[in-house]
Amino acid sequence: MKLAMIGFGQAGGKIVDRFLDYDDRTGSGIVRAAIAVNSAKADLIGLDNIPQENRVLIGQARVKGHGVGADNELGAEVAEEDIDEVQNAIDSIPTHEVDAFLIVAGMGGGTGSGGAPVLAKHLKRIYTIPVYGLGVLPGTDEGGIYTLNAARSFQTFVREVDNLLVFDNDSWRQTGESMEGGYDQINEEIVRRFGILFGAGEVGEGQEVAESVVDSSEIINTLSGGGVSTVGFASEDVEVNSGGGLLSRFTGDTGGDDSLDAANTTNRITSLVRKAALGRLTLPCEIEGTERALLVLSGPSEYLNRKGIERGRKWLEEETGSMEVRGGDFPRGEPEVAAAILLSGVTNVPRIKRLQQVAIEAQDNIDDIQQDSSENLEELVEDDEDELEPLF
Ligand SMILES: Nc1nc2c(ncn2[C@@H]2O[C@H](COP(=O)(O)OP(=O)(O)OP(=O)(O)O)[C@@H](O)[C@H]2O)c(=O)[nH]1
Repeated sequence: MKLAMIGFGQAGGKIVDRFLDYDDRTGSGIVRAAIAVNSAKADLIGLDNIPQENRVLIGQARVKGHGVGADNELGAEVAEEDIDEVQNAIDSIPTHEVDAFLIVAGMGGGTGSGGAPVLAKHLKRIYTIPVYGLGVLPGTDEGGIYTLNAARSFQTFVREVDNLLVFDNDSWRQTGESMEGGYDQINEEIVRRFGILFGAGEVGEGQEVAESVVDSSEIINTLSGGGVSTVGFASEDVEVNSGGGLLSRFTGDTGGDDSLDAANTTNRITSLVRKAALGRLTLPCEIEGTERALLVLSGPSEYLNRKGIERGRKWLEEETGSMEVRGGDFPRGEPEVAAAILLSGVTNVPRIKRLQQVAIEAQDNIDDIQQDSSENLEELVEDDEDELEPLF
């Protein structure tokens, strides 16, 4: 699947930058275009791979290149004011070669959290291809303002995009390690998981064609219907057998005891699928009740078989209760077999429930403050009237 990626804010820019690096390393070819948008000049300068001409500084008239300082309302305002600057950069993308937009942003800060939903709304008005979001939730130890920003922005972002893929920093923090120290690893985890999912079906020159291909339309269909998505992943190191290839998969010629090898391959796949779905998800949740799912099995072709994927798919249907579970393989020359599972339209997500609660409480507080201040105002007016009375 070919994506036009737009990294909004610092986290968004760094993750898109890392996707370009992943593309380079693996030859995946998923990033057709990469743009970074920020209100802080220093964050744009710090990027390594996104071309200079695709780095867009917004809000210069308001914040002079210094960022919006976690004020996501200001982030939304500067995005709206300078949306033409962002559009100019997007105009240079051959959008007819792109299957979807992916807007990546940290939900806890100001620029990305405020601006990403504004951009999503703008793109959906102009283009017919899907607009997806990849939203990063802040760690709960980052402080109230980050949680509040995320609570507010999350609701708007889900509404504006065709599907919101979520990564929760909080559940990926290494114990005893600061977030800053852990971002490198976290970002690698993000690009690996989403890279395999979006990379399935992108066959480069000289690469093998999958036995049961996952093409862009299957990814789009899994994401259609909106809502929130999470991704599970599990992998196992294997040896790459240079003698095995596409042919060996059809003939069953894997150089050893054929029936045993086929059974091993199937068992390895089914256990990887279970580990991926029941292990750490990008956004932890109950998988039961998931609306749609997509299973991608990647690895050297001699380690992939249709039977294993079929079994994995059936198991996922039972566990999620969904009748819409798609699956396929993604042959790659890497010395590992990996299962990546996209769970789309998840409903039972404790973290989101907590965020919604925060948003409701914040709204109640705002209402109380407004109520108080209007009562104060009335009292003031009354006081003023009392004071003014003797004059007339
Ligand atoms: N996964 C990941 N999360 C990050 C990274 N950098 C920052 N974050 C998260 O993103 C949130 C802050 O968003 P940023 O992107 O830094 O902020 P911004 O959008 O640039 O907004 P301002 O700095 O307020 O103008 C924090 O809550 C962090 O949890 C990163 O490299 N990777």
